[in-house]
Amino acid sequence: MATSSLSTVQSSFNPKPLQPSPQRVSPKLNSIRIPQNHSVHCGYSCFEVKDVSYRPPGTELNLLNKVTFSLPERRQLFNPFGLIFGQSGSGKTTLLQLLSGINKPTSGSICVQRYGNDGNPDQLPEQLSPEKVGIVFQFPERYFVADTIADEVTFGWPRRKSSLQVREHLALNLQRAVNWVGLNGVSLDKDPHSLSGGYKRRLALAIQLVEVPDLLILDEPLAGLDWKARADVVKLLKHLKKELTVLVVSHDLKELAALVDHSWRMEIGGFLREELLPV
Ligand SMILES: Nc1ncnc2c1ncn2[C@@H]1O[C@H](COP(=O)(O)OP(=O)(O)OP(=O)(O)O)[C@@H](O)[C@H]1O
Repeated sequence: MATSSLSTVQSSFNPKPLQPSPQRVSPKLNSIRIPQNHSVHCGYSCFEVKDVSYRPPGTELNLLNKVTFSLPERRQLFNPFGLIFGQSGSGKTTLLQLLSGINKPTSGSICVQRYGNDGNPDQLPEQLSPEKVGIVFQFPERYFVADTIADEVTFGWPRRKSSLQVREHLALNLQRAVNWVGLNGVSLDKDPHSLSGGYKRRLALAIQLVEVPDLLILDEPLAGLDWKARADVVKLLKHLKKELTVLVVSHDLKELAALVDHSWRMEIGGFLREELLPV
């Protein structure tokens, strides 16, 4: 993706709230999803984790033990924000790795279940596809590889053989994500490493928002930031909550408490239970 084509898009783009696009482009597939005719859906969906255990291959150690929880999927008027807290080494990141498809549970299921108006499941649960999950791991800026913001975001996108149409969609999606996280005032030619701590986190989020995920997961989004950047990221998360279902793992309970609708404590040994935040 040439930076010049992105700059062209940037100048003509009007900032607006991000809506999940029915024609999200998958760089992985190098193809465009054609908009479907929208049918009217009643009811709601939930991300459901049921009896998930995880034992790393070749070990006898259960890092997660029958973890079960559910988080309602984004709805028009309300987007749930979940927070998992607990002692270091209890298994929180391990759980996120399963949710994002990096590892597979040893047993149990991670699904999306649709419910009808009567509160009963109206179809079989669907396995949660990793493509529908955006994840920002701890200290994402440590993994920046490119010399410009544009290259950092478009890293891994199709460079050749993709049609102009695909590239235009990617550029629009990029610009939309950049606007959404408030990076639109920053030149896409800028070196990502020269950004402030808070803006680096914004960039890491923008990368995940190019294709609007159904579930956005953040591992310790405030870790390692100074007070100003922390406040900046909290404000951004409040903004994201208006549009997406967000699941966060964090030790920073006080700062995030106002955003949280559901919370769980992870106990050593990988035991999860629903618990109000102790703040
Ligand atoms: N592949 C592995 N093999 C064996 N043990 C592992 C493996 N991966 C992680 N662990 C161990 O599993 C436990 C849970 O790790 P995890 O990173 O999920 O904890 P956490 O709750 O996220 O901790 P923190 O809050 O410090 O980030 C830790 O004791 C860790 O050392």
